[in-house]
Parts: sequence; C-alpha cells; structure tokens
Amino acid sequence: MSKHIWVIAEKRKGTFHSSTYELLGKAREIAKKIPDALVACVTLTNRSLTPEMREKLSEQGSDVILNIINEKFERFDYLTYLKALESIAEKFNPEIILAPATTTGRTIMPALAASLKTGLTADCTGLDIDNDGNLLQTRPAIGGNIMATIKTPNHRPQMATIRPKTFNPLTEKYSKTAIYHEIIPILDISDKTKLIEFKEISEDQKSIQDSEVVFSGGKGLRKPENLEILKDLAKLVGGAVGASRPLVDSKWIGHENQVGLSGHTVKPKIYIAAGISGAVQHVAGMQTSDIIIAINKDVNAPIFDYSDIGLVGDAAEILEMLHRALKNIKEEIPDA
Ligand SMILES: Cc1cc2nc3c(=O)[nH]c(=O)nc-3n(C[C@H](O)[C@H](O)[C@H](O)COP(=O)(O)OP(=O)(O)OC[C@H]3O[C@@H](n4cnc5c(N)ncnc54)[C@H](O)[C@@H]3O)c2cc1C
Repeated sequence: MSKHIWVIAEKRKGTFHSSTYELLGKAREIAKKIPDALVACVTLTNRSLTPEMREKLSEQGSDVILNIINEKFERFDYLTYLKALESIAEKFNPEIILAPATTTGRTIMPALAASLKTGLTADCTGLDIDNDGNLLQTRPAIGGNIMATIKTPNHRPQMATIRPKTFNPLTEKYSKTAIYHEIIPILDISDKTKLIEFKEISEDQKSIQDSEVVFSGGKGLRKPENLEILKDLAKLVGGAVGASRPLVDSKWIGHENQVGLSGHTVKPKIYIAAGISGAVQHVAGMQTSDIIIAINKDVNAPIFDYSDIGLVGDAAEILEMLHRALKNIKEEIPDA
C-alpha cells in the first residue's frame, strides 16, 4: 500500500498561500526516499476546488488531492478542522503530515498530533529521510545555538510544522495530473464556539513574509520615531517593515513584524538591516534573503558577515538619504 505524505494546504481567499507550494516541493524531494510514497495535498474548503486550483496543486507536486468539504470551511474553524483531519487521518493512515507553521498550522497541528497519539516537531527548518525511512525533523533549539534533529521511530504519522519561506517550490512543473477526491465527513461536533468577528489584515499592512523588500530596524535606530522612515521607505517601494526582537519587546512595533527565531522567517529579494547587530537568533530568520544590505555604525558588527552590501554609519541618517534618493527617482520615473 502506498505511503501518504500529506501536505495540509493553507487557503487564502480564492487561492493557496505560497507555503503550501513550498511544502509540496519539499514533499516531492522526500518522497524519492520512501518506496511507494504518494504526495497528497489536503485541502479544507466549503466547496469543490476550481479546475485552476486543482491544476496548480498538481503542477506543484501533488499526486493526490484530498479535498475535505464542510460549510464551515469558508474560514478556519478550529474544532471542525480538527475533527475532519482526525477522521480522514484515521482512514488513510498517512506516514507523514506536514503543515506550514502559520497561525492555522500552529493551532491545529498540536491538537491533531495529540488526538492521533503521535509526536510533533514544530517550526522545522530542515526535513530529510534516514536509512530506516524515518522523517528527520531539524529545528533550532536552545535559543538557536544548536540545531536539533528529531525523529519519531515508534509512532505514526510523523508530524511537523515548517516555517514559511524555508523551502522552495518546484522549479519545474510536476508532470503527473493529481487524482482529485472530495470527502464530506460526517462530523459529530457539539459546537461550543462561535465566530464573533473576522478581521482581515489591510493591504498596507503587507506581511513581511510575502514582501519582496523588507526594511528592518534594530536598536541602532535609537528612537521609535526613526521607524517612521522605514515605514515611508516600505510604502515607497511596496515593501514591508521588519524589526529585531528588542523593538517588539519595547512595543515600538507588533510581533507580526519580528524577524528571527521567535519571530518570522523571511526570504525577500532585498533585506535591509538597519541598526541590527546580527545576533544568531535574528540571522536565523533572514539569512536566506537574496540580497542583504546592512547599515551599522560598528564596522565589526556580525551582521556584516551575512551581508552582500555593508554601509558603515548612522542608520537613521543613511535611511533618510535613501528615502530622499528613492523619492526623487519615483518623482522622475513614476513607474520605477
Ligand atoms: C530564545 C531567544 C529567541 C530570540 N529571538 C529573536 C528573534 O526572533 N529576533 C531577534 O531579532 N532577536 C531575537 N532574540 C534576541 C537576540 O539575541 C538579540 O538580542 C537581538 O536580535 C538584538 O537586537 P538588535 O540587533 O536590534 O540590538 P543590539 O544587539 O543591541 O544591536 C544594535 C546594533 O545597532 C548598532 N547601532 C547602534 N547605534 C547605531 C546607529 N546610530 N546607527 C547604526 N547602527 C547603530 C550597534 O552597533 C549594534 O550592532 C532572541 C533571543 C533569545 C535568547
């Protein structure tokens, strides 16, 4: 019988979040090391998937799509999600269940692991298969000072959440067309919860994980007012604002903007670290960015070891100069 590697899809409006495609790409890679493995994408929706959605999941590496339908799945609904996943996991006995370490994944996976009586490794940054077919789940531990590799040899399924932007989606379309199943589970749920309000993040609060340019500030910005320059810069180029943990701890900015081990992992095309020293816990969340530009007044700051471009000087002054220059370019060439 085939061994299922499940990827629990993260739905966003009429499409799927990029983390779904990243996990499908990784699932394809590990499937090569498990005989008879099938990559199954598990979607939870309130209606059938459109042909376009199915095609996309197929091209991104799914052999099978298991679409669980329930009227409550227009949005995330904790108890119904849990009961539905539990019931189909018991039916299909997957070997591995992967989900992105988003708010949804972080909420549902621990509860699912507990109800399936297995383990869960949260926030993984690496996955592999050992010679015995066990999933090797790697994640930073002890404050990011060591990488721990965890396996679950005695229980199935093996479950992990993975930080978005850790893996890459397939670079070439997967050649098979996924088999599409619709499942309408009969769920016995005594509803103890009700949705009071659903608040969507506004467009100008662009997520740091979805932006191609992230302007991040650290303690070297010296005062909260200097964060405004970062916000203006981000607005100018359609980017997002990130921060080191001390700025979040001081309530200059929200946790959704924190980059690093206890914040978010980002992988933009350009990451600007202004007044950030480059502590391992911060670097863990941004080191895979394509181009890293560091601004620091200390020429020996560790952040320069990770940067492609380094500017030595006062962060606020340099950011002001950058803002003026970009504004001028925008005025001269509006489409730039
Ligand atoms: C378990 C654990 C989890 C953690 N998780 C995170 C995390 O997710 N994200 C995170 O960021 N940190 C995290 N940390 C904290 C981390 O260890 C560092 O303390 C933190 O990243 C330092 O932030 P910083 O670089 O802004 O400040 P500092 O380390 O104080 O560095 C400030 C930098 O600004 C420079 N500077 C000063 N003045 C100026 C100026 N005028 N112009 C330019 N540069 C200037 C200095 O030279 C210095 O390099 C975690 C720590 C632990 C123990």
